[in-house]
Amino acid sequence: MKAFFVAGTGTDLGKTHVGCALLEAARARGLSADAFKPVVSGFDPEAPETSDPARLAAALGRPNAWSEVSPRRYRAPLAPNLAARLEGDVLRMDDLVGDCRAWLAGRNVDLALVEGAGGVMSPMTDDATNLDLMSALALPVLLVAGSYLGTASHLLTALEVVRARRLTVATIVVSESLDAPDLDQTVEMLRAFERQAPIVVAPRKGWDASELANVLLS
Ligand SMILES: Nc1ncnc2c1ncn2[C@@H]1O[C@H](COP(=O)(O)OP(=O)(O)OP(=O)(O)O)[C@@H](O)[C@H]1O
Ligand SMILES: C[C@H](N)[C@H](N)CCCCCC(=O)O
Ligand SMILES: [Mg+2]
Repeated sequence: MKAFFVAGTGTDLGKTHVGCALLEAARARGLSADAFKPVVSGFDPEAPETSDPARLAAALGRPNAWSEVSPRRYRAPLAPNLAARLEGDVLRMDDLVGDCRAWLAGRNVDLALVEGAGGVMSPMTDDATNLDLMSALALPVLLVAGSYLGTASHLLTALEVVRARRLTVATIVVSESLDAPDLDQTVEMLRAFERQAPIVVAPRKGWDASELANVLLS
């Protein structure tokens, strides 16, 4: 089994988009796959279909499996700890780590993805961030960045802190943002500063994850 933690340099940049495309590409080449998002905020129980867990479940070919993909679901579109508090819950990192470790131990698939919530240093609990969860799991990281003006600092900062925890960045995906500068020019700039991990580019139109699957799965 190949397992990756799908992290972002921020929120709303393409973690789920890229994760779903990778799951579909893996399945298209006959591989088995599964996905887990330990906590989701901004989840509308009356309209689950647009949520991260529903999108991941659909990419797995199991559209009704969203509650298994994300067992902890909160309504408010806020950091998970804040969204949970509004519903009377207190999230604890030990519990989130335990959920992920149990889920990983129970997987018998070729590809397993764990998606965080927000960006690398986004809080997941009142005293711990995505990075703390990533450190505990020690999975290779699939790091998703946008292509907006400012992404270079966000990406290079994320790379610094992830590597400072001795985590491996398996691949970086630059997922094209809306209203962003020229994509090729942005990626060329990023490649001048990041020489270790491969950088895969995900344009908004006509992208499938076959190149990403080749990099990660072959
Ligand atoms: N390369 C892309 N092409 C087309 N749409 C994209 C691309 N990247 C992101 N999007 C769109 O941008 C929106 C945000 O992406 P996504 O939901 O994957 O973000 P996220 O990083 O998973 O956010 P969160 O932190 O909430 O989990 C979605 O509507 C997604 O479809
Ligand atoms: C609701 C949103 N789409 C994400 N799921 C949560 C983003 C939390 C961001 C916290 C922060 O970094 O300020
Ligand atoms: Mg997401």
